[in-house]
Amino acid sequence: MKSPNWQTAIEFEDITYKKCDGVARIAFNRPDIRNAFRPKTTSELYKAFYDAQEDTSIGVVLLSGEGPSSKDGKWAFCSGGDQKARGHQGYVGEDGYHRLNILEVQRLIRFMPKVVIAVVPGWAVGGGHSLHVVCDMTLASKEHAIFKQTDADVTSFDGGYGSAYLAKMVGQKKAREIFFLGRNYSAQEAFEMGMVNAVIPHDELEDTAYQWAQEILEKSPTSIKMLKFAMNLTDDGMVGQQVFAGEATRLAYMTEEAKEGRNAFLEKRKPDFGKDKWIP
Ligand SMILES: CC(C)(COP(=O)(O)OP(=O)(O)OC[C@H]1O[C@@H](n2cnc3c(N)ncnc32)[C@H](O)[C@@H]1OP(=O)(O)O)[C@@H](O)C(=O)NCCC(=O)NCCSC(=O)c1cc(O)c2ccccc2c1O
Repeated sequence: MKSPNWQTAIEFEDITYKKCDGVARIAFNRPDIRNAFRPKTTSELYKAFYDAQEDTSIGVVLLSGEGPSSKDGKWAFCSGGDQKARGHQGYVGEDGYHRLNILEVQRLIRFMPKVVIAVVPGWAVGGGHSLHVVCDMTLASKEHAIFKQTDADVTSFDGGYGSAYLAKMVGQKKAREIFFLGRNYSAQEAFEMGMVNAVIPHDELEDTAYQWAQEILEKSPTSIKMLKFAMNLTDDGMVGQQVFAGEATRLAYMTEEAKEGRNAFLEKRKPDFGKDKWIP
């Protein structure tokens, strides 16, 4: 299996952001507190995801967590919102504002025209659990991944993708169990529920994720993008329709018909779309 030669794309404090051969890797980098996120972390995440979205050489993004913890050697994907940064209206950033801006990151993952794979080396908890749910696919460490929803312990509730979309994935009864009881689930249990794509030996997790990314990169970019948006559409309402239709518009722009429409306007004449163009 080919190991990637990652190159740092942008230096951040709370995350790492690297690229290699069409793949971007974004990882939480606060392993001593199980990769909990504060507003600074989420704004860095947003910048990295946005950069990956805009980079035309990137087709797949891996989202993971650095580790292990220097304190106890444990691994984490993400343990959700940093409870020490939590104020009375949200998570408090350096500017003093209270935010729930992880939801903006969720939307970017959901709507970006690229495949996002959660690579879970350890704990995926609370808002960290919701992040793996919103990613297109999840690969989990056989030995160390643990999935857990603590939202109901800390008076928080992701009522969007984290819960309602999870229920579409694992079924209503199981999703309610996950949230109402807040138990720990192993990678294997999460796989059997349908919220993990593959359980991978820990030492092979990163290389396997990179390999999956390389396989995806061999496919047609337009097909992958349209398939992602098609699968999102029914759950995302009018926004899902807007995102899918936006890409349909782009495809239409690339036709001779569209060029004639634009040219006719610019040349101040009636467009001639030709005959026999009403394909059945
Ligand atoms: C993740 C754990 C289950 C791990 O347990 P373990 O026993 O392995 O480790 P410790 O508990 O000893 O933790 C080690 C160390 O890390 C610190 N830490 C862990 N998680 C956090 C955290 N989330 N915030 C701050 N610090 C954390 C812990 O204090 C220890 O530090 P020491 O200094 O003592 O060494 C377990 O740690 C755990 O349950 N963590 C909390 C999980 C949690 O409740 N997360 C928040 C859920 S709510 C949320 O994430 C959320 C965020 C949003 O922005 C939303 C926005 C909109 C809607 C919903 C949102 C939402 O739900």
